[in-house]
Amino acid sequence: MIPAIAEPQSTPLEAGEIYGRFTGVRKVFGKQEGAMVALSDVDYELRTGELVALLGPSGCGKTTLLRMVAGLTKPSGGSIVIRGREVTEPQDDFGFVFQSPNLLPWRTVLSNVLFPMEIKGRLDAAAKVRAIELLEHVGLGKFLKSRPHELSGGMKQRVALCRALIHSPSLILMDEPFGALDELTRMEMHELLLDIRRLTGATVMFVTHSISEAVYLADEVLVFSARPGRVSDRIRIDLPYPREAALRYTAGFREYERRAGAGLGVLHHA
Ligand SMILES: Nc1ncnc2c1ncn2[C@@H]1O[C@H](COP(=O)(O)OP(=O)(O)OP(=O)(O)O)[C@@H](O)[C@H]1O
Repeated sequence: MIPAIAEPQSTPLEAGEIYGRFTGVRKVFGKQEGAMVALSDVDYELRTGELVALLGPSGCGKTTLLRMVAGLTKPSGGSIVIRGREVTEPQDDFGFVFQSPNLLPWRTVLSNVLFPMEIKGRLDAAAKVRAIELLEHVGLGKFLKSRPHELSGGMKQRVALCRALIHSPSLILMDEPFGALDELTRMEMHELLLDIRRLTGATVMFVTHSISEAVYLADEVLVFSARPGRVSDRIRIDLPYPREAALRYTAGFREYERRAGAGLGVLHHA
């Protein structure tokens, strides 16, 4: 049986095609003398099915960029085109995962995952089947009726991931989703995310402060400079998938980490 997790997206996309195009994207908060440039001159082509990591110091505009992709806030200049259409209003075809799982404490695990379908008026038998299969896939099949307070941090974040995937979005936006987890749980979540990406073919934009997390997960790492955020380096990670934990200790991996670290300015030049 094909697991529901791999349910096709509403309009199939060809891997490698342009999924999103960012042209001169700029974001300014405030007006006149109080204006603050959060993000400037972002030009990028996001390819279908790729995982791009946005790596940069605090306050460089990474979250703001995700919010603009989702249509939750508008660029002050430039444009973001997703699947051929300029983003001018809130989008539907994405799942968002935040650092905090933000589960509703009075609801069970299953009904937390189904919550977006309830909001969309699409809570039917197929949605329930999909939610259960997603939860089984992430190892929570025995916790469908549990409440969030009965789960560990990693388990809660698995629920949040299932909730983001419940409507089969073609794009997953992740804002430091594993930032609050311990190292071992975080590594498990990396495997889970890569597995889900492989099964769904979803495109992923992943915000992180962690150099090694960015290199391990991504097809491409965009390194941002401090505010105003600009893309200071773009690093193609030519390491094959599936990636395995041992990869983290190879010379090739370390060299990518070194380059990303240099882009962030954390290495002192001799
Ligand atoms: N709604 C807003 N109004 C005013 N300023 C904002 C708003 N949202 C974000 N900012 C400012 O824009 C800048 C970029 O914020 P953003 O949250 O995008 O950065 P970030 O790179 O995601 O940071 P972090 O890694 O700490 O989460 C910050 O200086 C922030 O204070």
